[in-house]
Amino acid sequence: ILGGRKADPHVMPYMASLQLDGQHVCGGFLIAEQWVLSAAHCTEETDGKIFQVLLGAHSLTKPEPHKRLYRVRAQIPHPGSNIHNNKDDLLLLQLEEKAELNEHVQVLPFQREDRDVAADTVCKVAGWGTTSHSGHRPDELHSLERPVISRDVCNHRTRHDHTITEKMMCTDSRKKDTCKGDSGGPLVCNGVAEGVVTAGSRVCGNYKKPAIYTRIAPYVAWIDSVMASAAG
Ligand SMILES: CC(C)CC(=O)Nc1cccc(-c2cccc(CN)c2)c1
Repeated sequence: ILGGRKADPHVMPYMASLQLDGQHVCGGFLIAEQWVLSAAHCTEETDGKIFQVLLGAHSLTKPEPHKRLYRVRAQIPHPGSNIHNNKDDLLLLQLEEKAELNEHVQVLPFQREDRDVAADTVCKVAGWGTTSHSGHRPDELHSLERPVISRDVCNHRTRHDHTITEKMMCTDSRKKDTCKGDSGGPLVCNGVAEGVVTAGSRVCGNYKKPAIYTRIAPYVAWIDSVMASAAG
């Protein structure tokens, strides 16, 4: 997160850190007791290794009550996701067991109605992604509030030039933006997850490249069917 602030501890108890060999790779969030939603492109540099999911954390390294690392039983990328574009950039992770819910570990509801969030709506995004252009990786969760920008503005030829589909949304990226390692985290508007951070043009803090999110509502059927099929 560029230009954000250290989050107040445990005000986002749904946040997950997707880790490989104890290293934070991407964000994610708890959508059910045994399921985390993240971004498919987070598996790009993992050559088939399975993530572990850290829940209940504020600091990535310090011991904290309710902080717990979960093994993953299944990692299911959306069938339409690919490395060439940002389409269908979603990843479902089934935990080995149901997460123990408490004040520091909670499920975040996601939007089920497929209707665009109005432009200028201020939403919140959080993550352990880089906090500087030099690539500083924070130990503590950072958060940021950003206004939604319309798809028409985001699709302008000087911005993302008509690559933003109706299954994506954008927020302003001038100075304050998502960055490497924030992918997979939720964009929360009025207490509901509306989007999932995607890397897009993989630049950060440049107003000409607004932050892009995969909208969740268009994928409700897929999310529900995967969770139902693997249930039990
Ligand atoms: C395996 C993955 C971690 C590879 C990857 O995602 N790299 C990477 C590099 C630079 C910027 C970003 C990035 C992420 C989220 C939002 C944005 C744009 N605001 C950029 C992402």
